[in-house]
Amino acid sequence: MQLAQKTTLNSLNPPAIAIEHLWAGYDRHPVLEDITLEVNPLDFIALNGPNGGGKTTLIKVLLGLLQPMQGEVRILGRSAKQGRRYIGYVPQTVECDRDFPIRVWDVVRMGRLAKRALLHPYNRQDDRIVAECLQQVDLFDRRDRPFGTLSGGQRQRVYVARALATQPHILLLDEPTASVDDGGRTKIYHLLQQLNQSVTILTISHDLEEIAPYVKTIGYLNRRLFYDPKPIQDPILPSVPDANIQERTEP
Ligand SMILES: Nc1ncnc2c1ncn2[C@@H]1O[C@H](COP(=O)(O)OP(=O)(O)OP(=O)(O)O)[C@@H](O)[C@H]1O
Repeated sequence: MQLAQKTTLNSLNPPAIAIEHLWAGYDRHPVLEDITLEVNPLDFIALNGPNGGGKTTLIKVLLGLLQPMQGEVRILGRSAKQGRRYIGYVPQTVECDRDFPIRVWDVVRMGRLAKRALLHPYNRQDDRIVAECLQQVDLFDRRDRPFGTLSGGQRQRVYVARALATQPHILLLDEPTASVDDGGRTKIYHLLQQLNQSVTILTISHDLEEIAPYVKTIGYLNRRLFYDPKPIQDPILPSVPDANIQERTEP
């Protein structure tokens, strides 16, 4: 009886992200080994790890772009493919053509594309949501500026606004502050902290010491995941096992 009740409650309130014994990789070589992680609503988790540790691979699995070799991933109780629509994704900064004639407004409005039937025009509701998202990232007054004329930090905030325009339950960010200057980084951390009042956040970060004061929990990913779900008391980083001494194992 108790078990049945628990099952019902869990299916009504599933974790934002549930990863169980996940193995994933390429050409049958695992890059992620036995990852288990539960991300609960309104968590704010930063994941750090060395180059090639598997951070982007984990994001690909969460977005349903890479099939697990073993294990399971659920997004709000659904498969990764079905849960994809609940995730607002902010990719790692890619160099864009700074002369490409696209306005800030149009970049953010792209976030509405998935909500439109093919070839259907944007409507007033889209415009209202785009305006709200630009206000949230404090760039509404730059809405008509060519995207390429913004600073690195401002461009990154535009990408956050584009992700918000999908009206996500979960924000997934891949190194949102890479190639952003000090002031720009602080502004992004503050922004994420504010957004975390209503959205669950999982972010990859190279600047773990810098982001630690803003997030609730941190983890370290190097093929395996080292994660302490207890909230950080002070921003001193936990010691992590020496990643290089781990043995490689096949699933
Ligand atoms: N499409 C692919 N095909 C084969 N191997 C890949 C592919 N993508 C990534 N890898 C390999 O998987 C491993 C993990 O890569 P991944 O990009 O997930 O690491 P990362 O932690 O995001 O690294 P970085 O911090 O440098 O972005 C690396 O050894 C990489 O070479």
